[in-house]
Amino acid sequence: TDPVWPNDKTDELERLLFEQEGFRTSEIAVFAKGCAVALGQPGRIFAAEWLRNAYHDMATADVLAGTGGMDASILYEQDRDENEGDAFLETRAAVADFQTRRSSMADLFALALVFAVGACSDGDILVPLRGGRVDATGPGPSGVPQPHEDIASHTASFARQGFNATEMIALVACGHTIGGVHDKDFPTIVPVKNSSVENSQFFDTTRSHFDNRVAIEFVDNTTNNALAVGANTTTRSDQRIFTSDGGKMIGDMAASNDYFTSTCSRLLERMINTVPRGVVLSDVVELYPVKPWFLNLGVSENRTMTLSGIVRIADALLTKSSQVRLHFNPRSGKPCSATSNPPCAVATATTADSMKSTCVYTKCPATFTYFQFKTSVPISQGVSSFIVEIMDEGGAAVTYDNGGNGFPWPDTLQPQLQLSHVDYPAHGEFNITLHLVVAVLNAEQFTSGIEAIFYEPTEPTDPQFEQIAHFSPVTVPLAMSNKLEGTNYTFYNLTYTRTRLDHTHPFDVVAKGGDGVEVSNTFNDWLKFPGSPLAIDI
Ligand code: HEM
Repeated sequence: TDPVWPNDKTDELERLLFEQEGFRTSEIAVFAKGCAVALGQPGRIFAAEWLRNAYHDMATADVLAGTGGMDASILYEQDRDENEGDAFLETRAAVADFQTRRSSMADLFALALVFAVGACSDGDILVPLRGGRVDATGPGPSGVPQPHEDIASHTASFARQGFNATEMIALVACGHTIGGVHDKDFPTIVPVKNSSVENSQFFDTTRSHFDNRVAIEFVDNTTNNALAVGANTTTRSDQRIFTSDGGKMIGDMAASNDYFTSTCSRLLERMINTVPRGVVLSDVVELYPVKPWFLNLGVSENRTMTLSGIVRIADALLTKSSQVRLHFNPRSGKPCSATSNPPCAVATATTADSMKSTCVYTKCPATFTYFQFKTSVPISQGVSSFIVEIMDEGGAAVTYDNGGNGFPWPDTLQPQLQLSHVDYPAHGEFNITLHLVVAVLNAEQFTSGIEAIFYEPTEPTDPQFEQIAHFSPVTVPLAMSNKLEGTNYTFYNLTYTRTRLDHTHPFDVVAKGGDGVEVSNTFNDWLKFPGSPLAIDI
């Protein structure tokens, strides 16, 4: 069954994971596309850096103690010998703009691993992603394995991370199937060839393919893997690890690419799901075939409300000439039909050539088309939810009702985009000011007031630690401004100034009354507001 929308824990990750390239997407995965070497840096593969980053973040886990794991603490551990190289800050640079309290840095590191393995296997391996990782607030203990250590030390360190001796062999092979060892970072393993470019001695002959060549070439003795056959015997850790069970596991991996990929998929999933005790991961992020976006409800003087927004539809549900219509259920909650009284509101949604997104793998789990809609309904009728109908050229229609109850769109507490705006700073200034207007239905029930909760990155106490934002809530009450004549809506407003342009992440509006009455609405992005560079005018 399809997931039911919305889901605060996974919706943001769902967007980042499946909408990779195209209409208003993050474009993070584009850096990993084709598992290619970086332009002008023939030794650097972003996907390989993202995979190594995830391992180094996880590798200090102590599963018995319940500490460490995927928690982005790697960003506080840059000064350690065990974290030589640029991979970690490079990974951060690729994802940091998308850190919100619904997509932690550690979640984004897991996402980057999923992209890396997906891109390097061209969509063959889609490691299941969960959300909910919690970012560390400082460095953890050290303990990332290093090439000069002996096999006993490596075995003990993987055991601490939760992987037995056989899994250690497999996991190292899964890591060392893309990328290689950089001469500038490990000159004692790979002699420096040319200091002006990023050079690597690659682990196998298919440096940009997540495949079992690393195992095949090791087994048949043709490998050029510097950690297996490098001139420096002390740092031949792959050699010691791959032969530690007499060569059985690496032999099995060499014998079957299917076995290699299924083993890696399973172990890498476990690797990114290794989190400190007490951290609860979400369910696996599943794709919504139909997903609302940018919903905007504006109430107006003439006693109507305008409903506008976007629905993202998986192309698998569409034909070239599909018609998309939305049917809005009234505030009373009664499902609407052609014979409803009042008649149900229907909007035809339209699309444009530019309103498409895809993923960077050829074997893409889904591509999407975005449809926008705009209609109005009497305020007295209101809205509570909607269903989406897709009709093909023959007139056959399929409806999508979000698991039965429609896509919820309660009209009690709604930011008013048409009355709100954002002032961006003039050149050389920093303040960004939000002028927010919220329409509240039957406001008298909310005797304890209405407030907005913003989440601001706390200033780092130590500049070395500014790598990860930690969000703290800032609560701002809204002031009543006026009633909308002839309706039960009242406008509330606030003005809120912040000094940072980054992290324009979700904020909540909450209304509270007696008897536990509480309504809240998460407003997803400042960037939707008129005046902001990305506002959509539907
Ligand atoms: C005993 C365990 C391990 C040791 C000693 C080790 C050591 C190394 C070293 C020295 C490099 C070269 C890094 C550079 O030059 O930037 C490297 C690269 C890499 N390692 Fe490991 N590694 C181990 C396990 C793993 C595991 C378990 C994974 C992932 C599952 C992994 C993933 C990678 C990747 C993807 C690269 C290539 C990075 C690039 O090309 O930028 N490694 N490893």
